[in-house]
Amino acid sequence: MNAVECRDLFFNRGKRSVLKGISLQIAPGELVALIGPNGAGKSTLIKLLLGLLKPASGSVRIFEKEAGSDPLNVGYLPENVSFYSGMTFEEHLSYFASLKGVGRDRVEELISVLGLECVRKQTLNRSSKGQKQRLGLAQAILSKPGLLLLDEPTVGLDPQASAFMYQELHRLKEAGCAVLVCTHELLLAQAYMDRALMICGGKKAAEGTCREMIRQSGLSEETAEMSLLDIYCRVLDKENGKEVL
Ligand SMILES: Nc1ncnc2c1ncn2[C@@H]1O[C@H](COP(=O)(O)OP(=O)(O)OP(=O)(O)O)[C@@H](O)[C@H]1O
Repeated sequence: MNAVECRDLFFNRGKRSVLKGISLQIAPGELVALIGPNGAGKSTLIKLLLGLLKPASGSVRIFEKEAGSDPLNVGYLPENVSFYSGMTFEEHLSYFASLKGVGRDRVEELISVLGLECVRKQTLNRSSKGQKQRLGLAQAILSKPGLLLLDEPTVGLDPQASAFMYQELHRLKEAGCAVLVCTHELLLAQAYMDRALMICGGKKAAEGTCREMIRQSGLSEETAEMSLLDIYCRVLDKENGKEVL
């Protein structure tokens, strides 16, 4: 059973077509990067997977159920997470655990695994961006979801904190969690994710491993060792009608 099964998704904002026929499958334990230029429709796709937006046409199934019908099985870390700044890390995580019906053991496990022990009694208004992102990730995976959706989770993080975030995704992969990360950090996406879906103007521009994306996009065979960043730039040029070698 796939964690995500989207078929031919269309979504409009007023008269503007934002997603134009996106299909995507993600199996349990797969790490997929969602990439594309600003305004391509990445966050919109994530909101459709969460069931927060409904498609104009096409279908979105999460573990074979309608999107949004099983929220505890889908973790979400939004682009701009809001925290109760007067709470400590421990209070914050415990509060969300109680909302989700998650026990004390899991709170302690996440404090330990995500390296939050040293800040557990610290209030959030005295913490760094990296510490808060760890807390955001902890909140997103409190209920041990089968699918995790992250919207630009490493913006503003230093390289070590970013790498930590992606290493955590590998731990989740080993536990069978499917992960979709919307990101502009193509070096990290190439280093840590299994494959990428690139969307451009609401349409799929390329998908797969670097090699698969090169083949699908009709880029030259000589470019077989290109980085994800190179591929991204070439695919964008092609989409914009520029000549591509
Ligand atoms: N609440 C909204 N109301 C109207 N239009 C919106 C809204 N949110 C997004 N859009 C439009 O939908 C399109 C897709 O936006 P979306 O946020 O999905 O892009 P994105 O790929 O996530 O971009 P970015 O990389 O900048 O975060 C854009 O043209 C954007 O202007």
